[in-house]
Amino acid sequence: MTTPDRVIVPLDVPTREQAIELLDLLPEVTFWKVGLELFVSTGADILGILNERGKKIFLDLKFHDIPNTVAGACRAASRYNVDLLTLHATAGRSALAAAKAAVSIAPSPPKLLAITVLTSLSARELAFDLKIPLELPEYALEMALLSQESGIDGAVCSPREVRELRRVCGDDFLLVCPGVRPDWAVKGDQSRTLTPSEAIAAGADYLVIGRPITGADNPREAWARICQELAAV
Ligand SMILES: O=c1ccn([C@@H]2O[C@H](COP(=O)(O)O)[C@@H](O)[C@H]2O)c(=O)[nH]1
Repeated sequence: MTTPDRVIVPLDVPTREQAIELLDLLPEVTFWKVGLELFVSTGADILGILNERGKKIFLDLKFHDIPNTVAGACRAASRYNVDLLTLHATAGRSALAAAKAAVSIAPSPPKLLAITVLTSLSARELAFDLKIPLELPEYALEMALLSQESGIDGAVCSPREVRELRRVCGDDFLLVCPGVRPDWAVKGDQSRTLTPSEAIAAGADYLVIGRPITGADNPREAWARICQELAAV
């Protein structure tokens, strides 16, 4: 896999037309993410379009519910021929195991990724608003380990925690990092960020990079700058 293939670009737009515009503008992108905004706005249509174009698909719907409901949603999602699918680690051990069992019967099951701690959250919010008594890096690791023990294939984590998760969870556990910002891009609502080259060097398998590319004045130029940065890693 070449390094640009390790960058997943989110289609965080509200319409099918805007999504197709991005696909046409960035034909070099091999891996696209469909998240809540596009899926809730337009339904599963876009997944068929991505499949027809031979793209890899990360369906990032972040399921978080009781085990029976999570299992049903994962079973349904696994019929769309997607490569990656998310749920929250905080749904708990039974829900994680039920999700794994549900997708396992699909002809080509997606890999399941558990969200550890959203990359928008700061240590302060985790402690004071969410009342989590562990330090943020320790909590992210605990969520990854719980997911791994429950049979989940990998985790979504901030690039700031990826080195430790890689060390403890091993090379077979897939680690996907949003919260990636080139040094020329604004952070926006992301709290725990590193640059693309730092995130890869720290052990991420895949990076999710959205607005620095899709929100740029010239998305093609932004994509090329990121590929250039990663070529030097
Ligand atoms: O912890 C998480 C989990 C998922 N995301 C998603 O990744 C992209 C990031 O987009 P940017 O524009 O690069 O910020 C977005 O679709 C999120 O829903 C995340 O950011 N953090």
